[in-house]
Amino acid sequence: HSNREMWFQDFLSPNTCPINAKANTFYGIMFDAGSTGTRIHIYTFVQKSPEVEGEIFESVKPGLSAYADQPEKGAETVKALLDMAVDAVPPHLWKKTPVVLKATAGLRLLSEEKAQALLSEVKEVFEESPFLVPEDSVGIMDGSHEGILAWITVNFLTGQLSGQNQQTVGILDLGGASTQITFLPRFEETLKETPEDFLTSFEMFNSTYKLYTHSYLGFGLKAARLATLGALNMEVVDGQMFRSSCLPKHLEAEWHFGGVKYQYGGNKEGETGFKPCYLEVLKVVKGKLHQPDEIRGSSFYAFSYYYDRAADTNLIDYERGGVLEVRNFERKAKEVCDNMERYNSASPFLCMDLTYITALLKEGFGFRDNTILKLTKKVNNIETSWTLGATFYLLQSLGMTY
Ligand SMILES: Nc1ncnc2c1ncn2[C@@H]1O[C@H](COP(=O)(O)OP(=O)(O)O)[C@@H](O)[C@H]1O
Ligand SMILES: [Ca+2]
Repeated sequence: HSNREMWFQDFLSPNTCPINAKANTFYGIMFDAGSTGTRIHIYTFVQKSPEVEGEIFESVKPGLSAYADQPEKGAETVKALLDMAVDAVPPHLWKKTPVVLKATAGLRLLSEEKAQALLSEVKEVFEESPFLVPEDSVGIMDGSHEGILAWITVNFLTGQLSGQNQQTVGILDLGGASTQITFLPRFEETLKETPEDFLTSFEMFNSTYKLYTHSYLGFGLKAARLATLGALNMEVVDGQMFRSSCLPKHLEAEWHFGGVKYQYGGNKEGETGFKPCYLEVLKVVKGKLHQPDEIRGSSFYAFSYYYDRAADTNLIDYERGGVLEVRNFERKAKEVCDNMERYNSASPFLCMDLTYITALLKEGFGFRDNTILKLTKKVNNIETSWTLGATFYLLQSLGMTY
């Protein structure tokens, strides 16, 4: 678009405004470049306060990191999603609508050079689009921000960040390559016992929150599979086989993650089932995570793979989510691992995944068997993702909200 065309669009805006778009409507576009997929969130806001009116969400698989050696092809997947935004946002608002992409653990695990090549191709796609491209619009997000922004999203959507009597909730996010825990400590003890780099002050909506947050790189569900198989951070030799008691006995297959091919299989001769599997998985988590006392008795919102695996095994409804106790994951892990032949229609990793989730919650974070987990994908029809918090942060930095 030439400047001239843009000028005309501005001039004509009252006429080109779609009937259902109110005069005080504005938009924000946030890309989540996750390790397993790339997602676009197109948010509509109605007031500067701000109030979220709606969201358009779409995603593609695999994630950008799978294009480590073809950065242009990776950027094309972003372009395809951005074209949706061109259709969704009224033309007269294009150049007032910021677009940002933040990558998470998948790109953190790539070499600096490969990650930068992908990001600069994406930046080009943004610059060729009609949208507002702020400084630092494309980059790798800090792990601590991932948790904080998801915490902002959930507590904003559940109404905890406005008014008095704020009773915020903690959040657990289990991605493909990393996992996050974030909560607002209530006890002085917690602040004293916590390493300084687990505490971050964050300003949002005219309040400052001192949050406990940490992102554990390599502890996402898929990275944990590799760790359990003993294949994480290994130079994989062609034909090398990784075996585990968490997999069906006679399984032999291959798997691509982060651009590497892995061959894996069951313990053909040895043991299989929950007990040996739990011992294997325990090696991955035991003693590796900080355990704040305070969380044992509180309830948490959990999403991403916590949600997916609970829904896969009918612990919760796929659409509506549900409320679980930590012990429900353990019970289901036992049921699946001790009857692996019966579950062979679903993912061969189901036993390993459920066992890892159980071990991560109990031995990793130190939750109790009866700690309550609320599993939700959406609140008020908006995705419970860090992307909404990130969009608020963006709008705030651009002076578009109060
Ligand atoms: N907006 C979303 N809606 C639903 N599920 C999501 C969304 N974003 C991420 N997920 C879930 O997150 C998990 C994958 O995490 P991902 O974001 O790809 O990895 P990482 O956070 O480690 O980079 C999957 O369970 C996927 O379904
Ligand atoms: Ca994620």
